[in-house]
Amino acid sequence: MVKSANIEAAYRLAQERYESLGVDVDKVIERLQKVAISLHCWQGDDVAGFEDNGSELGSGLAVTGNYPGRARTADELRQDLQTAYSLIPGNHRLNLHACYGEFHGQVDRDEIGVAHFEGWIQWAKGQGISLDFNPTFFAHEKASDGFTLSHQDAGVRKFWIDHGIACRHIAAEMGKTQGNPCINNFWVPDGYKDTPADRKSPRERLAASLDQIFAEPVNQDHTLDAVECKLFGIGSESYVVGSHEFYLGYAISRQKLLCLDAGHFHPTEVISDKISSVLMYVPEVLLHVSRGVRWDSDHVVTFSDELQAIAHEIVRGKHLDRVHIGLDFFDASINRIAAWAIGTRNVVKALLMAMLEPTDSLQQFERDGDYTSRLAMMEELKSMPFAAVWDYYCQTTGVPVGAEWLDKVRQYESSTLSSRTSQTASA
Ligand SMILES: C[C@H](O)[C@H](O)[C@@H](O)C(=O)CO
Ligand SMILES: [Mn+2]
Repeated sequence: MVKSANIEAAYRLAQERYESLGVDVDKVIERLQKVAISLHCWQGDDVAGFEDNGSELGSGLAVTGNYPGRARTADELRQDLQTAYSLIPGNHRLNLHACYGEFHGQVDRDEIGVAHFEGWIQWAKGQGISLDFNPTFFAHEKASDGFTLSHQDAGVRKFWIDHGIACRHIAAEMGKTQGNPCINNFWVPDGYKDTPADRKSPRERLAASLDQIFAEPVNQDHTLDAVECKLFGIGSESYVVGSHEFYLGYAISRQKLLCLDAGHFHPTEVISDKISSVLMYVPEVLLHVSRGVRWDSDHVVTFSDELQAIAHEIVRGKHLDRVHIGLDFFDASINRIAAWAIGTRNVVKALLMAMLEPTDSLQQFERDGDYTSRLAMMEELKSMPFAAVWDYYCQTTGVPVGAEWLDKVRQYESSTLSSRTSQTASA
């Protein structure tokens, strides 16, 4: 265990270094504390959800690994989430998928309502956590041929439109209860494995279906609609109906939020460079911070160059009030609570690093055409003692410092997760 006085002493030295560059570290910490990251519920149970419809995950989503201790009920998932939140500095949000309702029997996707999420709403209220939401357009027999909102069959489209409408009502109620907008994100898996003969018609149908879902005006203080693009998925390698260009155009023309998932583009394409461009034309952006590795778009977020670039871009552009930061990864090969802790702590850490930057000075170098100083300072900043500020931030917010969080995960593993031996709990 690191001595608390040493953390404090290291912080004071770091503070002096940053203040010599004109950075007010106490103010940075105050600012960082206000940033809420939306943790995704689906890391806790391998995107299984709590329906009893017998459908496989599918739709291009795949979770690999069989680490013991997956949450099998809403209560278990909530308990795991509370453990994860206790390891992460700051107050964060929860991003729920529609298939995580508490249904108590068969309820089809077009029949879901607020009542099925009452348990989550009450729990969130008790924890002081705000909720975000997502319709679930996968893991269902009516999605098994790869198409939902852009399906050729009007009956199938209608079913999914009704699901989208139901989800908007649920999201609006969540936002009303919590007193801030619940971001409702639409990701639709539709696409073809092989080269389509008609790329146009499914896109026309998807736009028309979304228009029907969004036809009813909703109070934007309660919920905001977001749309998420994707380049390809397993089984939709050649064509995804909701491509980047499709949703960029859709979001601009309908003034919706655009969701940029870090794993949904070509491997050398980065979302950090897209934020300032799209914010010129869409009201707000939702990020799914993730990490693509070869075919997979959903590895646990590490402290990568791109994560740092995303954080710098948000902070340098003063975009924090227009960028909602969500996470999207799922790994069943490691402890699932550790996955949340690693990914979320990294995002907060990257934001701290970005906020500790003397951005005004860098931008002045740039305006002066002094690119030498700009590059020199950017490189020097990488070895400034931001880790001392991070440790102090963890200590003063009452969460474990350094790798101590891992001991807490191990304790929880032996006290709680190890008894989850069967696939289904008797809840
Ligand atoms: C489970 C989520 O809806 C999903 O990850 C989506 O956001 C996505 O990124 C699909 O590839
Ligand atoms: Mn995503």
